[in-house]
Amino acid sequence: MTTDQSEVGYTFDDINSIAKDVLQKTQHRPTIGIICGSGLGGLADKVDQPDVVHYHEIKEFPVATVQGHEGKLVFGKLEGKTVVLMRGRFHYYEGYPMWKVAMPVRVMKAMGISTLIVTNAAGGLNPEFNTGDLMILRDHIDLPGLTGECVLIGRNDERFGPRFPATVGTYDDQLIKQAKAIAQELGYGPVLREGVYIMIGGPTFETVAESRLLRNWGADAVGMSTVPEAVVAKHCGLKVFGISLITDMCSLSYDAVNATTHEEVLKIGQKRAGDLQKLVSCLIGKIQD
Ligand SMILES: O=P(O)(O)O[C@@H]1C[C@H](O)[C@@H](CO)O1
Ligand code: HPA
Repeated sequence: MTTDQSEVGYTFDDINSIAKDVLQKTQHRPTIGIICGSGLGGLADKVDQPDVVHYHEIKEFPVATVQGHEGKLVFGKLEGKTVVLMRGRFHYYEGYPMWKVAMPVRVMKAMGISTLIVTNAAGGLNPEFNTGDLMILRDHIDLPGLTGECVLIGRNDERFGPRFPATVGTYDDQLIKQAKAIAQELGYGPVLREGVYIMIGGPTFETVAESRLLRNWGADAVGMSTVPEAVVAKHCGLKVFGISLITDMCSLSYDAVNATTHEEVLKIGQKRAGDLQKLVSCLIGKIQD
């Protein structure tokens, strides 16, 4: 582990050693990784033959501090595929540096995954959206990255990926197409959306003026996660699929102010998580290893 700012992060050897240690605690060898958003960890309960590894059992793993994020890895079978779920993710606003927020993605890659599915709770900015909608991520805006907090800042080890990675095509076209078809089959057409997710640092929710700004920048939904994980995943060659549960609508007008709370986010999560889980499970069933 290094402390010099020019070399921040875990080395390639650190990551491989963490992955090796974790794999000793499970019989499973996952090919698909899933990061569960706030209140969306229930998918882990659907896993067959589960092996649970708590984050505190893993050396160098951060601690999940946010309500709705339990802090454990769940290995097992879903729809016949071997998966690892992160039931609890790390957020920048918890005080972790970006590279630490996304470090589990590199660990999952070192454990053998080739596809990463990321879910999150997000606020709707597109006025055509409704609370409870499911939005497939077509693209993202890395607001922290644009302002100098890109997750890949620091010395680059080419064994992880290139120094200047392309981010076009981060979200896999084929997975998007498959997810849309599944959503139609499941009858989710009326609540299914596709759009652009923007990450803010948090933990404050947006002001009305900020929501207007983010909307004008082309974002359909706003959240406080996902982007560093997706950037690191693309950097190391993983296929990525992202989906947001719209848990609240951001206020674009001072006449109709909705003061979002985390409790509200979790409540909508509880109500709608089942549909999101069903969609993600069916998608997992279609992924070619
Ligand atoms: O982990 P996610 O992105 O689902 O969590 C969202 C963003 C904040 O962490 C929290 C706000 O309620 O939910
Ligand atoms: O409105 C929101 N803003 C940012 N993050 C969020 N996560 C859930 N809802 C929101």
